[in-house]
Amino acid sequence: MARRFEIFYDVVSPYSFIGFEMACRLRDTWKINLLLKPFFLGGVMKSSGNTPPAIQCQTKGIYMMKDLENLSRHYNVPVKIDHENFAKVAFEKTTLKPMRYLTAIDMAYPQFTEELSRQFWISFFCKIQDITEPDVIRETSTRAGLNKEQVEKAFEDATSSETKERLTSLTKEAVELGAFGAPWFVIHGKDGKQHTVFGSDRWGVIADILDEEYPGPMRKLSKT
Ligand SMILES: N[C@@H](CCC(=O)N[C@@H](CS)C(=O)NCC(=O)O)C(=O)O
Repeated sequence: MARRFEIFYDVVSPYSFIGFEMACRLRDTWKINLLLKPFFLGGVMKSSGNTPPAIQCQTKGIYMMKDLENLSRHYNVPVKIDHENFAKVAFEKTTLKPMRYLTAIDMAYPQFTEELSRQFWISFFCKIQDITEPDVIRETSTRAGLNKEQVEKAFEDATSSETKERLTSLTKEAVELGAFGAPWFVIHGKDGKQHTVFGSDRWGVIADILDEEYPGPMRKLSKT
């Protein structure tokens, strides 16, 4: 049976985009049962008492821009940060709306969770769009293959208590597992134990946990 391999992520997080794409690329190679767990990073930061590094330390923020440029090239995952749009979405508006919408889709049409997540990141980090805006969410959903009826249902579902509770519950689940940031991986290792890993840059360590070989960044881009 394929080993459970969970990724907790928020579409606000560029490092999660890289971690998500890598996990998708490695899914067949490592024969893992990849479980996508969209959570709310703002809630994780608050509960764990963490502060976004770029806010905590300006020098770190400047470094992260260069780091993401290098990682984007290394993994061939298209990440471009526009400071103004990023600050507006991440810190002023937050990704609560898009994450509730993604959760609603995950509950009603889970077959679209993967592609919708990817398309949210593309809207945010390639097209430099405000992913909290309904029209952007509609356009992003269309690119992910959702039809009008599914989209309108998800907008409605996104405000329901079931959807809100589900997002809160996945966020809590991650916090209880020790999460303080994203991406957050929960891996069922070769030793039969559960391991947690933070970050999109720990593939050698994850390979050891699974007792597999890390094949490198496998730069082929997933469907975009
Ligand atoms: N080295 C990690 C960094 C990941 C990272 O900085 N993630 C951000 C969200 S985009 C975060 O959760 N930061 C919290 C922290 O660094 O404490 C990687 O390459 O993935």
